[in-house]
Amino acid sequence: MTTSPPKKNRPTATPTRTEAEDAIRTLLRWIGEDPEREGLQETPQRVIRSYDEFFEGYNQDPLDYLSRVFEEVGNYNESVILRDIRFESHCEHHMVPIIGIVHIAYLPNKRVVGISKLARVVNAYARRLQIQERLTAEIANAIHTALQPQGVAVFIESDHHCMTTRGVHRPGVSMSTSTLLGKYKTDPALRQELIAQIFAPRTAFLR
Ligand SMILES: Nc1nc2c(ncn2[C@@H]2O[C@H](COP(=O)(O)OP(=O)(O)OP(=O)(O)O)[C@@H](O)[C@H]2O)c(=O)[nH]1
Ligand SMILES: [Zn+2]
Repeated sequence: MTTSPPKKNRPTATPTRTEAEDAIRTLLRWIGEDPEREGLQETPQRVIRSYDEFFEGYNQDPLDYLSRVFEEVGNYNESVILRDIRFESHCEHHMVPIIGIVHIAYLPNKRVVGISKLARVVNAYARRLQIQERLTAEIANAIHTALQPQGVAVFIESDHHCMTTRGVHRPGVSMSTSTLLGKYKTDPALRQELIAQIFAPRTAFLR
C-alpha cells in the first residue's frame, strides 16, 4: 500500500506561499467573487494558514512519535485500548472534511508507548489528504512497525462531508473501517473480546 508522501518527498516542487495565496484568489474569482473587496482581501492568507493546520501531517513522521517506548511494564500482557480519539481529516477526492473517531488497541510485546503518542500518530496521518481505508491501515501499520506488538487493531467511524454537504447529500451515514493485525486477526476469541470491549457502552463518569 502506498502511504501519503511526506512533504519533503513530494514529487512536484513546492510553490511559494505567495503562489498558493494567488491560487486562492483564482478560486475566489472562479466562484464569482471579487478577491479585492474588503472582506476577502486577507482571505487568501487565512486560507493558506488554515491549510498549514489541516495538512500539517505532511511535515510529521508518525514513527518519531512512537520511538520512545517503556519496557518496565511488570507482566502486563493484555490489550491496551484507546477509544474515541477524535480526528479531522480531508478526503482526497473533494478536499472536504472527514470527521470521526478512531479506536486503537494493541497487545504489547514487553513494550508500551505513551498513550498521547497514539493520538499524535492519528493526527499525523489524518492531517493529510486521505481515504478512510488508507488512514486506518497507516495507523495500524505504524504501530505494528514501531512496537512490534502481538497484535494491533484500528477501528474508524466517520462522517464524510463530501457525502453530506454535496453530491449525494446523505447526512447521517457513517463509514466504518478496521485493520486487524497479528493475534487480533488470527485469534477469533481475542478479536471478539476486543470488539466487545471497544464497542461496550461508555462508563457514565468518563463521558
Ligand atoms: N472508499 C472511499 N471512498 C470515499 C472516501 N471519501 C470519499 N469517497 C468517495 O469517493 C468517490 C469519488 O467518486 P467520483 O465519482 O470520482 O467523484 P464524484 O463525481 O464527486 O462522486 P459523488 O460523490 O458521487 O458525487 C465518491 O463516491 C465518494 O463518496 C473514502 O474515504 N473511502
Ligand atoms: Zn470526498
